[in-house]
Amino acid sequence: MEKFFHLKENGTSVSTEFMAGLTTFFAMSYIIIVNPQILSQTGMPWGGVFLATIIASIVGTLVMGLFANVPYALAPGMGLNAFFTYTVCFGLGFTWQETLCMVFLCGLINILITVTKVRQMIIRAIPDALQHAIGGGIGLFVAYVGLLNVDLITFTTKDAESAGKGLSTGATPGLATFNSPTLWLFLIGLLLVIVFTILKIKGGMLLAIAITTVIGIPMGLTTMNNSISIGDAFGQLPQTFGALFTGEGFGSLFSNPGRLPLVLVTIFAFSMSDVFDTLGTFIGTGRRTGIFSKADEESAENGSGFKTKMDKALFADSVATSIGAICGTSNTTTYVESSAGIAAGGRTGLTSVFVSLFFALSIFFAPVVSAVPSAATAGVLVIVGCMMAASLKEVRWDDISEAIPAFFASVFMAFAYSISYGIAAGFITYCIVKVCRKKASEVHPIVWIVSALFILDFICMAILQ
Ligand SMILES: Nc1nc2[nH]cnc2c(=O)[nH]1
Repeated sequence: MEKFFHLKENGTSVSTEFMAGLTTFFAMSYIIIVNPQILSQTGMPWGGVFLATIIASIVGTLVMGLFANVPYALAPGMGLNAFFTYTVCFGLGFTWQETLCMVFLCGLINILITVTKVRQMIIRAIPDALQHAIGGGIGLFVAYVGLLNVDLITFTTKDAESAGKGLSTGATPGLATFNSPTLWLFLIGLLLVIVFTILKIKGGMLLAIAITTVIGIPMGLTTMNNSISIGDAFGQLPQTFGALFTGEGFGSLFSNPGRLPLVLVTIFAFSMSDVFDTLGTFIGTGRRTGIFSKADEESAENGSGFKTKMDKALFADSVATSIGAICGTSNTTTYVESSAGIAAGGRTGLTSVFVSLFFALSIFFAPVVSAVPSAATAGVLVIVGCMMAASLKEVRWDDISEAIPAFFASVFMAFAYSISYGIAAGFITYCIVKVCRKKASEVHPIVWIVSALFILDFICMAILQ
């Protein structure tokens, strides 16, 4: 064990790595409840997604620990599972099987760009401020999903008459009135998550979900009506496992040539979000703790192949997405919550191996986990989103030429309820700002190309609809 993980060299021990693994697992274990809740809204079987989430997390985290020897854990990401459900399936009208195909292709693209120079080119092309804004914007998006899941933000439809008087059509957003049990339960859960997070209680997120779920029993919100057994979950796995290779998956996705541009743009949006989320997580959490050295970061930008821990970690992350898609889940990514285990002393891949072990044990809790109401998990979304928003601090908001593209790539991402359109708006406004400042030559050709592709996409959609 010592030889494989270099524990002494990294100033750690088996017991420290065990505690770090437990800490990270408890910090992120809510995903085995929340991910099936979000993805099953598309019609995916709850039990199938539950097991796919666990399998993808086990495999991805094991690859990270054993191949890269760094203490990071992976699971399906909260930003991209929301993008999968609300934008791609509900908004763009793709089926979940087709969307899984796009996630799988995104994983393959990420592997390709990780082993070739393209990844380095993309990293160099996108200015730092935009990279941080995209990472932070995904956090705002996740928090917003949490608020909408319990209808804390309501949309009151205007009547046609007031619309005719110059007011915009559509609906007015506003705060809900606190007269529903779902909102009360959400507020209790939110309060618990805030208190436990601030007091740094180990496993606080999971504990808050558990307590809120129990409180939901007398309120009639936690019922076993929809809960499923371990046997049922395994019975549903064949419906999601490999679904992307069926006629409803690849067969259907490429059957309509007219939809090809939309498919390509969507895969592109998945890839962009995934790539920058991961880089932001590694750079944001690894630099301060010394897990990745300066040489690692430079190698990620300039080198090729798998010379450093960062290269290997990026490879592990990209492999996990395709494996997860085959199992039946949205993009598997490196979790910001790994920073909880790193703070508890985790320094090597042994921490990740322990996290995988705990994920494997969680399979036996399927019946309880499936009874958890969404009001008990929405508070976690809000606070995880808040944690992910930390990278916004890297943006120089007092420099308006940096603030405008960063605003569109982050805050607008949540307003538009779309990660990809946030990225698009960030890129396009960045080009505009640079042209106005007569610094167009500073814009990398990749940024011009991506911006042009997004504009083309908007024009296509406007003509099609
Ligand atoms: N980096 C990262 N961490 C997460 N934690 C929960 N969801 C996510 C995500 O999408 N990305």
